[in-house]
Amino acid sequence: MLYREFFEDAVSIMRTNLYPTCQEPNLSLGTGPHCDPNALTILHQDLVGGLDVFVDNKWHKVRPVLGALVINIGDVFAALSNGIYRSCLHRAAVNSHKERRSLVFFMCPRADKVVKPAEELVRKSEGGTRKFPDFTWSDLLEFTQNHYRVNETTLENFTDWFLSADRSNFKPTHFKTSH
Ligand SMILES: O=C(O)CCC(=O)C(=O)O
Ligand SMILES: [Fe+2]
Repeated sequence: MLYREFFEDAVSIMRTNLYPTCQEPNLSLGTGPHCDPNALTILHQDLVGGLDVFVDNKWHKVRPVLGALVINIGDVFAALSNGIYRSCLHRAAVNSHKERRSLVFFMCPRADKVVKPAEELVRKSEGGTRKFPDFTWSDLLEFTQNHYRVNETTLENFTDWFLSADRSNFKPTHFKTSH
C-alpha cells in the first residue's frame, strides 16, 4: 500500500488545549484517560507538564523537553500494523499553580480509505492472522463518536460492533480496568 495515497486529501484535526489552574487538581480530570483513535498524533506541550502515559500498569509522566514533540500511536496505526503496535493510553492533568497549553495534530487517513495491514506485517504478527476486519476511518469515527469512549480496547469492541448484525444495540464486552 502507498501510505502517501492513504493520507492524501484527508481531513486531519488540530486541537489547542488550555488547562487552567485548579485549586483541587485531584478532583479534576483535565483530559481523562483515553487512546487516540486516529493514525498518529503529534503533540507539542509547553514546559508546565501534566501529560501521563500508562505503561506496565503505572502512570508515567511525559516530562516536557524544550523543542521536542510527543508522537502518539493511534488505533488506525495499530490496525495497519495488525496489532504489532498498540495505541497508548494517556491523560493530561491540571495543577494548582500554573496553567498549561498543548497543541495537538491528529493525523487521520482519508475517510474512505480501507484500513488494511500489509501482508508482510500480518505474517510477522502474533499468530500470523488478521486481528481486525477491513474498515474505513469513517467507520471507526462513527463508532468512537456515537457508541464508545476511546480506550485500550477500542479496536476489539469496534470489531464486534462492525461485524454485528444489529449495530444499534451495541454493548461492549472487552474491558480493561487496570487504571
Ligand atoms: O494536552 C495533552 O497533553 C494531551 C491532549 C490529548 O491527549 C488529546 O487532546 O487527545
Ligand atoms: Fe490524546
